[in-house]
Formats: sequence, C-alpha cells, structure tokens
Amino acid sequence: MSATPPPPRRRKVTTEALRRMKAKGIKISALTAYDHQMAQVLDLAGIDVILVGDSVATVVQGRDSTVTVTMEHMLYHASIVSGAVARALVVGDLPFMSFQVNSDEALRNAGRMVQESGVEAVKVEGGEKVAPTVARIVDAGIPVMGHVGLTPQSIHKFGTYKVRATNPAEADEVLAGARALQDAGASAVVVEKVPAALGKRLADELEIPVIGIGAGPHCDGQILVSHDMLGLYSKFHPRFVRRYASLGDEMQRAFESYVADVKSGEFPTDDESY
Ligand SMILES: Nc1nc(=O)c2c([nH]1)NC[C@@H]1CN(c3ccc(C(=O)N[C@@H](CCC(=O)O)C(=O)O)cc3)CN21
Ligand SMILES: CC(C)C(=O)C(=O)O
Ligand SMILES: [Mg+2]
Repeated sequence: MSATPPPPRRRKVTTEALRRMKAKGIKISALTAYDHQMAQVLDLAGIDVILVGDSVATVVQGRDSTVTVTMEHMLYHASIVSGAVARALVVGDLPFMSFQVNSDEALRNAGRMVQESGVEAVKVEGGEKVAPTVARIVDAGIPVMGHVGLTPQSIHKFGTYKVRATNPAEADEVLAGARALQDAGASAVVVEKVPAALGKRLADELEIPVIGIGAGPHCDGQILVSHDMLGLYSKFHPRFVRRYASLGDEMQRAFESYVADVKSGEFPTDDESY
C-alpha cells in the first residue's frame, strides 16, 4: 500500500524571500493577526507576512493606544498565531518599553519573542535612535523589521495620528532613519502615514523592502490591520484603510437573529434537539 503523498507545500516565506520579491518587483502582502483562527485563514489566503501587532491594543483590548501592551500580552498572542502558520513569515511587534530602556533589555525581549512564541522576526518602532539596538538583535540571529513615519508608541509625545513628514526636513529625517535601520541589518521597514512621494523615495533608495501603511502605492509592499480591512473595527477610519468586508455588521445581524430566534422559541427546532 503506497502512502498518500503530502499535499504540495507552498514555499515558506523568509526574510530572504522578501528581499527577492523586492528585487523582482513582486509586491509584498502583509496583514495582522492576534489569534490562531485569523492566522490560519490569512495563511491559507496566501498572505506573505503576518504581523502580530501591538495594535492588539485597539482591536482586541479596546484601548485607544498601544502603549499599555506588555511583553506578556504579545508573547501570548504571538504564540497562538505562530502555531497556526505554515507559509507566511510571522513577525512579532516589540511593545512599548520592551526595547527603549537599553539594548540589553531589547535583546533579551527580542530573544523571548522568538524563543517563547515561535515568531521568526521582531518589529521595532523608531529610526536612528534604535539602530544600535537593531544591530545587536540582528547580530544575535534575529531578523528585525523597522517602523518609521507615524510611530504609534509615541502617540503621547505627538498627541495625534496625523500624517507625518510633510515637510522636507522631516522627510529627510525619516529617510535617514530608514537608512540607519538598513545599515544596522534590518530585513525590511514599515513606513506609516507619510506622503506617497516619501514612500516612493524610500522604496527607490533602500535595498531592503519598504512596506507601507498609508504611504502610497510605490512601496514594495502594503500592510493593514486585518480588523480594519474586514470592517471589524471602526473607531479609527484613516483613509488608508480600504474595507474589503463588513464583518462587524454581519456579526451584529447574526447575533440579532439568534436573539430573536431564542426569544420567539424558533431556536432550537426538533432537528436541533436530541
Ligand atoms: N485598528 C487599528 N488600526 C491601525 O492602523 C492601528 C491601530 N489599530 N493601533 C495602532 C496604530 C494606530 N494607528 C493609527 C490610528 C489612527 C490613524 C488616523 O489616521 N486616525 C484619524 C485621525 C487622524 C488625525 O488625528 O488627524 C483619521 O481619520 O485619519 C492612523 C493610524 C495605526 N495603528
Ligand atoms: C499597523 C502595523 C504596522 C502595526 O505596527 C501594528 O498593527 O501594530
Ligand atoms: Mg505596531
């Protein structure tokens, strides 16, 4: 009796694969996940990168900012996501205060993220200032994704989620930051809510893939928060979010039907009973 061959396995996405995609002009698709089921569906849909974002704060924890997210929260979500994914590259966001104090703590927390949750890379917010920390994490064998432009962990410093780098000096600073991350060995960089012209400049001038969120069409890839594009979260509605579904409305309709059916006695029927 011959054994059934395993189903064809699509090639695992690695940081090296992202680099090749940029070189070939193949756009990189990325979305967030915080749980096993969402991660499984994203992986089956062929997403290239799954970010376990500290945006878990807004969509799962009901917070207004990401600064209250802890390493423990991230490790829990990252571990349940990692266990569900066969193909996509899984990246874990390092939360506020897990990497800012000093590079020893940053390295320890990046190590915990990989070792205790099974993600394959970590993401850190910031430009030139975090570059030395990024270099140490990369030296330890952990791929790092940078994040420049709008950096939500600094919300209390800026006070708003307004578009960033709208003047030439700020644009140059974002570019210098992204370059410093590249020089430190970062594998890719996210750029958030900056003019499309700056997104293009970053993609053109950097060798590493530039993944945009509200950074225009010229980036090497795009990322969104899954709950935003699914219509499951509506507290923020920046214009960079395209809604691909209205799952929040659909869920509410389903719950209302259930409530009505229970109240009326229409559920359960004999067929649904023993
Ligand atoms: N659900 C969700 N989606 C995100 O994209 C996201 C999070 N949560 N949490 C962490 C950060 C915060 N982010 C944000 C939040 C708001 C805007 C924003 O543009 N908000 C409003 C007002 C902006 C203003 O103050 O001018 C907008 O209408 O554009 C952008 C990115 C991105 N990240
Ligand atoms: C929006 C992306 C880039 C992010 O950092 C997050 O989801 O936390
Ligand atoms: Mg984040």
